[in-house]
Amino acid sequence: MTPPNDHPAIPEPQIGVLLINLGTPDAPEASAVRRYLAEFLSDPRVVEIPRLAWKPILHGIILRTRPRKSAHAYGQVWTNEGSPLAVVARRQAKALQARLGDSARVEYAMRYGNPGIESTVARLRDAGCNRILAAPLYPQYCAATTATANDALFGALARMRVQPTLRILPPYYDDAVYIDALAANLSRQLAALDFTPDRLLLSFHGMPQRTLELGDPYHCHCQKTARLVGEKLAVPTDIAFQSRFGRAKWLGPATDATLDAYPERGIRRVAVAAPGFSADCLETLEELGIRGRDSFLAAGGERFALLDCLNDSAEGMTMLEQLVRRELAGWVPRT
Ligand SMILES: C=CC1=C(C)c2cc3[nH]c(cc4nc(cc5[nH]c(cc1n2)c(C)c5CCC(=O)O)C(CCC(=O)O)=C4C)c(C)c3C=C
Ligand SMILES: [Fe+2]
Ligand SMILES: [Fe+2]
Repeated sequence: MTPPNDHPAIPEPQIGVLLINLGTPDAPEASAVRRYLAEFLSDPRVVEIPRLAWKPILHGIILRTRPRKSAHAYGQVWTNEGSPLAVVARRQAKALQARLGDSARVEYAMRYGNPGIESTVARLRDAGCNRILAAPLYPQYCAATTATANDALFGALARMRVQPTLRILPPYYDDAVYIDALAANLSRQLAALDFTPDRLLLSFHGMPQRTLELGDPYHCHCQKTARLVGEKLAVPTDIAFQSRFGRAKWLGPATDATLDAYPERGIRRVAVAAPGFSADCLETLEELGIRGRDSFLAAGGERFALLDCLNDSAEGMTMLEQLVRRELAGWVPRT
């Protein structure tokens, strides 16, 4: 059978770049935080406890108590433009769009909360993007972050008749482009301090020890990032893991215990950086910058500085542009 004359023309390749981050509440209020935490903590990739055991704990205890506490913490770091994570995500997308020009359309989406992955992919598709490069902005692979972002993306495509072609940016924990960006960015921030730190603590988000035993490469990825960046810095570095949640054993050493023990070991001037976070957020600004600082100083520390994440810094954006351009190289228009 011959196709009808009005058969649609096969479209030219058009590229969309989708930056994906974790997500954050819409407001620093208990109701918005509860909505966000309910979605986040219901994800079986994040809490790997059988649903039958976890649901009563989540709904009966955690979602009754934590939203108010977390809302207070969010309130301490909230900006006029919104949650720091959302503000940085918007800036990163805008800056990357400016760098890529007409060669691709850049959007960002959040795994939990807004803007969601499904609606953002639909927006790219409606704008004519039939090829999408997804970039989960987690340098170190973790099932609780990278895999679940990809699950949500694949789920969105599973509900489409005409799917875009997909490409995923791999984890970049040991990529020279990332290590060099971190080293340059941290060196610049260290040089601008009004004191010389005895130690730079590289703090990564933690996860349960059990996930490491189950084969998640996250711990090893963090160790390698820390070693590679440490080799390029003038200040001696340590690694630690933060943000422990629940009663299970998490990866160690813990950031809070490490900071508290420093002064009695003679380490009284510290700088802290969080190289696993592509954007400053509650975990860096409040947990490290407020609580970490307070307890380090209370334990006898003298000077404390929290260094910025790569965010939309020149080093961070050059890194993102290079990582993305490398992936897009196979997608340049046919001549
Ligand atoms: C329940 C267990 C959690 C695991 C496992 C986990 C892994 C994980 N998280 C990040 C990055 C971020 N987490 C953030 C906040 C946050 N994380 C958890 C719990 C787990 N994270 C909770 C309950 C929260 C919410 C805040 C709170 O109530 O304390 C954030 C910041 C979000 C923001 O709005 O600013 C980021 C980013 C990684 C990289 C990771 C795996 C290693
Ligand atoms: Fe987390
Ligand atoms: Fe390891």
